[in-house]
Amino acid sequence: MMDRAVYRIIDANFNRAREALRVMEEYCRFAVNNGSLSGRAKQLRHELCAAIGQLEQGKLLAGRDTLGDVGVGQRVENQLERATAAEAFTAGARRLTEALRALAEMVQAESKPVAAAIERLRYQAYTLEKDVVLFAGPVERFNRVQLYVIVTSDLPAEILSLASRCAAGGADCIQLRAKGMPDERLFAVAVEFVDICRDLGALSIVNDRIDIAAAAGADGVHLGQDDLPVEQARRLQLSPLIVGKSTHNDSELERAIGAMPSYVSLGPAFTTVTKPKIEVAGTDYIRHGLQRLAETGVSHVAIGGITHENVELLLRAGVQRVAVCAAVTEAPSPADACRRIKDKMAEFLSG
Ligand SMILES: Cc1ncc(COP(=O)(O)OP(=O)(O)O)c(N)n1
Ligand SMILES: Cc1nc(C(=O)O)sc1CCOP(=O)(O)O
Ligand SMILES: [Mg+2]
Repeated sequence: MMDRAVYRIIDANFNRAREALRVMEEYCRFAVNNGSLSGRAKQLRHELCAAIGQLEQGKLLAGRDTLGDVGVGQRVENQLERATAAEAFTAGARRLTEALRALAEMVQAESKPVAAAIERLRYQAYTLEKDVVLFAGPVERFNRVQLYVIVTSDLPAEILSLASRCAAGGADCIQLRAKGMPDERLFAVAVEFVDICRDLGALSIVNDRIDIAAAAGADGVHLGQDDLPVEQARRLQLSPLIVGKSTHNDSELERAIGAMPSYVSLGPAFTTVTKPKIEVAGTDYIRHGLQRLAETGVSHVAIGGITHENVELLLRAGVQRVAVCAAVTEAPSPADACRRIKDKMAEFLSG
């Protein structure tokens, strides 16, 4: 009799875990658009089926008694009321780990190797949930950006004044790029910069320095080819951060995609006065980059020599976000310069 009850519990939790994994896989595939994360959910589902397949299938089915299940029809408040796909994913992940725990305990008496395999799957499920949440949340926030302004200066007052004026002009995201400031001063400026951006509704990104970004409470960090790798930066974050990565050619792009940043910058699109020595990658690289990124869920921003006069060329190539430095920060009115670019983008995207 006990044996039957155990198999009944195993059957119910196997179905629960499989169904939860399907929800997680669909979220990764259709909401996050990331093949590698959806592939991991699929792999977990296959491994779970293989582990349970080692038990006697006849006993599992014989144990099933849905009509006699006293739990059928019992609903707790909010069950099945998910406002977003992300909430459905999180609820699925919770159901999955609970079901795997119940499975591992019940299978123990029948087969120790199967119980051990299920325990391994439970730990993989925790890691998958973490990787999905840390990737998808920041990407979703960054995807709302259209105009990303890079404030390049080592003068604290100038940085803060430019950040306010650009945010007032409609910049959705602002980067603090101070290449020659001592750490103590950089941290103090970063704290004020983050406050200004938050008050005016813009995302705050710190260039190069994950430590300063995390300590100042910024929304993200931008990393170049010579900066800390994306994987290492993620390990140092204190809360989910937007992590950007520069790319200038196909091989940098492939490596960047492997590390799953929140966005990659594609550039330089045109000749840039801010980095006069860098080789122009051109609009063909940007077009190719956009195609390649489409199946990864990684967001993008085009960069390099962008002005209100050439932005339409990029929009025609499919660009949805642009990063601009000199055309805004060197303009007589940075706020007006932001508005001009935003208006061009709005005009194109609505037409
Ligand atoms: C949005 C964005 N894209 C590219 C860069 C350049 O980063 P990197 O190559 O590390 O060069 P520096 O800006 O650090 O000199 C960026 N900062 N922002
Ligand atoms: C800082 C930077 N990085 C680039 C890259 O392609 O990695 S282009 C660039 C300069 C962007 O400034 P502007 O809008 O003045 O051209
Ligand atoms: Mg850098």
